[in-house]
Amino acid sequence: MTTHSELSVIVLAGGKSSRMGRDKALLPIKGVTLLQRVCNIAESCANTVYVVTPWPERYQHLLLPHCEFIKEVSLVNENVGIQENTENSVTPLASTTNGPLVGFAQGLAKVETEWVLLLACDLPRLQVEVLQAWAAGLGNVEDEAIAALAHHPKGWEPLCGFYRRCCLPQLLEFINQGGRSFQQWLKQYPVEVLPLPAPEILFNCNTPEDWTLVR
Ligand SMILES: Nc1nc2c(ncn2[C@@H]2O[C@H](COP(=O)(O)OP(=O)(O)OP(=O)(O)O)[C@@H](O)[C@H]2O)c(=O)[nH]1
Ligand SMILES: [Mg+2]
Repeated sequence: MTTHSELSVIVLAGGKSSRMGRDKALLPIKGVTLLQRVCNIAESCANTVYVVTPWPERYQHLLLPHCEFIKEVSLVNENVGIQENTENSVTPLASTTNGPLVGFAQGLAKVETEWVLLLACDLPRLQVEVLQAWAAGLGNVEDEAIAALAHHPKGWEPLCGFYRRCCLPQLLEFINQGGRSFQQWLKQYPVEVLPLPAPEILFNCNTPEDWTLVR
């Protein structure tokens, strides 16, 4: 059974929110911003919660006392890449937002636990009970699997699931070869399928219409 101290959480809050037209992380839902809502749930799952974002100053005023911000650096040239350094972080080899896979890599470099739960910041219907039940089963995941994720007909659900810390070298190699797609990266390795008793937890708040449904 994976306990609080063997799991960390990475929350990604660095997207363009182009469909929403305003920063999704700061959208209020029943008086609480989406980012706070996701971070509160994250804190119920693990002792350490990282928020990976290119603009931590934008969220500094939110009450997230138990979250640690990781300021994301951007890769100017899409084909350049990042490398792991000795200070337990990654350094850009050159300097825009590069998408969730690159943000995740920068967070993963800080993780010290065997497993990390990766969460998008636009998941208003997460359920602590489901995440905790998933976490409790991580001890049974086969050794070869780099991740444990829910699956849908078109592929994996990469932004609400678990990754092994030790997959960082494979992830950096993929990024440095120009890869930016979670689906393409995950295709190369064994991934455990998580049961999805409540598919609604994966509802993303991407558009103003989605926000109307949850606010
Ligand atoms: N840190 C970080 N997070 C990102 C980046 N791109 C996307 N994300 C996060 O990944 C999650 C999923 O993002 P999407 O729903 O695909 O959307 P988005 O890019 O924010 O918005 P659209 O422009 O409407 O696609 C959200 O939590 C985003 O904040 C990035 O470059 N860096
Ligand atoms: Mg989304």
